[in-house]
Amino acid sequence: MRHAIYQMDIVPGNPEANRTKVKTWIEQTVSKNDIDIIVLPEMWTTGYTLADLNEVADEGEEPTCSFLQQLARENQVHIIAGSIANKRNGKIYNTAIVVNRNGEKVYTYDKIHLVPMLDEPTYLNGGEEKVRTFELDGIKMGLIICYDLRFPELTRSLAVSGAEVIYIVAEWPSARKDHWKNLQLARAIENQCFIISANRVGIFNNVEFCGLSLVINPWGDIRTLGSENHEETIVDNIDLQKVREARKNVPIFESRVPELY
Ligand SMILES: O=C(O)CCC(=O)C(=O)O
Repeated sequence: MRHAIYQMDIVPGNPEANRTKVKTWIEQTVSKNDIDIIVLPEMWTTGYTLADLNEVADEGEEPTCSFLQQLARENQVHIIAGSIANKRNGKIYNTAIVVNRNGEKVYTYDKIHLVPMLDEPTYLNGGEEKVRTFELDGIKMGLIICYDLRFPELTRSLAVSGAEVIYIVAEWPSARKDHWKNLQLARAIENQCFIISANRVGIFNNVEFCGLSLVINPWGDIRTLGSENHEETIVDNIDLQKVREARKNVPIFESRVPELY
């Protein structure tokens, strides 16, 4: 499964400019690299322009979802479309979208854990639905958003439900870049799955975002690591057999005793 991660810098509060950027990048990247799955970062249509979200957020995932569906069909590629600011019934959510190469929306997820350090709870609503997996090409996958990474129960629940790949889409600040890397290593090792992350770069509101997008295998080895602070395309071809090997060598899912903790 050949992935391309867009370690993107985001134009603040300008969805049209960011959609154009993503379209150009996908068209160039897919044709050059024979890609199966594209991965985009968190809130890539607007960035963290929280006070303006009422004006620039999508409504019921539109127009971004239709844009992604067409792009997926035209380029014959699955898109883990990061997340977008998304209005529903007068509330704004941080919503992740996944579309398959036929242009079908296969998954949406509202970020459950909102970040107090970025004032997210003042402007956004947290997701209320129980997390679940989705499938692309018959492989079970999970997706979490940024701060969700700090809650191991969430990732574990996806792995117990069969996820072999877990995506993390993020706007993670440089100030806590060691946490970003180490928490992902822990999530990969403890759940024996691939962790694939897309983090933005650039500076907004005096906050610098660290890039360092990652592909980690189920043994906890870093396969690829994005640069710090630079816009970049990260390409990696993962072998799902590695999940089965890790789970056979150290059978933690058989050893768990969840009723005792
Ligand atoms: O947990 C952190 O340190 C960063 C989280 C974050 O920036 C986010 O969820 O957008």
